[in-house]
Amino acid sequence: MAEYVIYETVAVLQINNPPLNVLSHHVRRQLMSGLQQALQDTAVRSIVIMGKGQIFTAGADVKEFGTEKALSDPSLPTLVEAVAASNKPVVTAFHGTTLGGGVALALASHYRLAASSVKIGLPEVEIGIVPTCGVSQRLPRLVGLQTAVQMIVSAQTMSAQQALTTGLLDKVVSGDLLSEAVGFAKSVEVQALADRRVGSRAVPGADTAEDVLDAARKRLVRRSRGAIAPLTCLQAIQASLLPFETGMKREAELGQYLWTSWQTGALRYAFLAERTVKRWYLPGNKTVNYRTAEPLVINSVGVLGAGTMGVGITICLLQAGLKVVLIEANKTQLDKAVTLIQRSLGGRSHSKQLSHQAMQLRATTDYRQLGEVDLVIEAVFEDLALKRKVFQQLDSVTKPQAILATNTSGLDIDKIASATQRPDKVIGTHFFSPANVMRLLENIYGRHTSPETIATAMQLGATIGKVGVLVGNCPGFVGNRMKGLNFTEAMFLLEEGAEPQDVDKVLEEFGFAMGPFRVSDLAGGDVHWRRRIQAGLTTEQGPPPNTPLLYRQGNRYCPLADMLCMQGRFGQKTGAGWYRYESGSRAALPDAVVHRLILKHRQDNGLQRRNISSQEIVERCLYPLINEGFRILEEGLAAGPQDIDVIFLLGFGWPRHTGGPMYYADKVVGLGILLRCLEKYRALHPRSAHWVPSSLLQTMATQGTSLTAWAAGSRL
Ligand SMILES: CC/C=C\CC(=O)SCCNC(=O)CCNC(=O)[C@H](O)C(C)(C)COP(=O)(O)OP(=O)(O)OC[C@H]1O[C@@H](n2cnc3c(N)ncnc32)[C@H](O)[C@@H]1OP(=O)(O)O
Repeated sequence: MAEYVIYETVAVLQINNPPLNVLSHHVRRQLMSGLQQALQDTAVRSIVIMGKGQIFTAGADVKEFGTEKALSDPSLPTLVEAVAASNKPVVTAFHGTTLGGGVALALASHYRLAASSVKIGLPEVEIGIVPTCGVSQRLPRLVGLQTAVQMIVSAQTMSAQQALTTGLLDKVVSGDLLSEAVGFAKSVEVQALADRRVGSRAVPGADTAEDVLDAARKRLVRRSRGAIAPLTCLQAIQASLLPFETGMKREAELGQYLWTSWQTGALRYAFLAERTVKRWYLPGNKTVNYRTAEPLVINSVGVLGAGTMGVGITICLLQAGLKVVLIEANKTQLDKAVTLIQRSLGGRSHSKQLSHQAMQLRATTDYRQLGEVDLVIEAVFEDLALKRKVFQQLDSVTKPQAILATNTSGLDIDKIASATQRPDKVIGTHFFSPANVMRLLENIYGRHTSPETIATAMQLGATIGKVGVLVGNCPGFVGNRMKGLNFTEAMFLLEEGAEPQDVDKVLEEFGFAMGPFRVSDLAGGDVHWRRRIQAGLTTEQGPPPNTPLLYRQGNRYCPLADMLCMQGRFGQKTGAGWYRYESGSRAALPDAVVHRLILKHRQDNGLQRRNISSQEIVERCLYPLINEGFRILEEGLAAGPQDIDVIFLLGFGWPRHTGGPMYYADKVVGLGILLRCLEKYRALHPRSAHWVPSSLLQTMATQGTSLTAWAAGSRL
């Protein structure tokens, strides 16, 4: 609700809708009625709008979007325009965080005040909408085009000081916000309002407007990769150069265009899915969940292994204020790691705080130093025998109640746990590289993992600023199990006529930051080659004896990646992989050597080259992965499609504007079309088991059930 209090001649309207003061329908109604009351009351000469609690407001109520409430009177635009039309001065005073609709209210007000710690932002583009309610028209008039573009299109927040410098704020206050705002309101009661109405001003620097907009457009065309919101927002900003009323009409049209686009739905889904997965439960036993399981308190963490992953994990633990004991048998490697960690922690602006964080690190070669830690994250080489040996040692040196986590990207958690006397305290915590940057933490429970251990790993993820997704134990878990099929099909496309750059280009146009071959070169082809060798699919010298070149373990197999690795072409780190790299450069250049290798492979094996359409590339690379997602749901390895989608959005660069693989299948492709497509490719490629449609998909497609509706019904 919104509260109405009078301080002499000042009416204060305070939003009170905990926890985030979102501008839900009941809040808007009360704000509107407070505004009208203040306008009618002759004793009131000025009005202050502020928020109670932790923040001013997180903006419009995203959960109301798509429901009748979003449009019910007063809608947010109606409320904002009522503020703008006020004939008594309105002062908006914000604290904490002020987002979206909150900024709209402020821009429509005559004055803006903020506490010095405030963060101001326009996250609309991230949920695929235009900042309407006059934001795209008033903001450029107040702060200029350059800053408006920066705020609206980047969705980055601004500090109070920056907002003051750009002219967004009139004053930053350090004392009590309420009394400062009331005092300020009184001081402006006699001032004329005409100049204070942002809508009546001209955009400053209009002579350089086209240059600013052109540069922004060029940047966005390069970066948007199929997402329509950023460029549409830019068009709305451009309309601020028109007379205000015309610009407002254009803003509304563009707002409507995005509002009704499927991408908005996908982005809103992604926003909510990231929050939904925090409410975890075991798919096979919903009584074990985030409400029933208590996490252990974790103050200190051991990290075992100071390679790339160990270093990244250590950095994010230290950044979260935890004590870390980093163990590495190789002293040179350990020293190198410490330098990297200290540099990373000290390299930021809040150096005092961060040097304190760096001091929480103890780096040693001695395992016994792990005796007092609450939890250990093992990050040694991806080898089952090695990990089992390490877990045996950890079991003997750590205190009995310590949790033992493994940062494996796909090995069997139960096999690792069985090397210890405490399988209930063993869990997989799969970080993604670079571990201090990527927001995903895939947590894998084994057969014996206790609810308390799961709750602790999920809590640890939140503590270090990651989104934890809980999944069951299977080879590759959820992410790598699904992702592997994408690469498999990408290679088959090479056998049938495509070049690596063709496949990458199509998937980059679809929205991925990098296509599968560029990703492989970045990650290092040898990583997966070792895995294929371990799985008995190939050897360092070529196919295992008596094995056909194009079939392994009953399935179609493409040996091209193995051939590259046998030539020492592991990707960027060796200067050559699917592409070639000139020294010191990361630019992937098509390579005639690879072209000839593919050509010869086709000729040697009687493979006919044909033209492959972009649509086929998308279907062949993405649909098997999605089909595997349905299998994962069927097998109860993920609680719902949101969990799978979040894994792909945060761990694999899946384009956010499509919502993630499962949302994309359900809402964009359509389950019926997906099923028919899988059946078509299954008939064409009978030796690839991944084209066999999952029975869950078959049932849903035949019954016309929506996956998202099905998931919403089953979610805790
Ligand atoms: C017509 C167009 C007009 C106006 C434009 C807008 O205002 S659009 C909305 C713009 N605002 C946003 O996009 C809000 C984004 N929210 C955030 O960035 C974070 O939630 C925030 C405010 C920084 C707080 O982060 P924190 O980590 O503290 O909390 P968390 O994100 O987990 O959220 C807690 C619960 O609040 C729900 N929530 C957050 N924002 C909104 C919102 N705007 N509307 C509705 N609900 C919101 C969030 O989903 C969490 O609830 P849960 O039940 O756990 O899902």
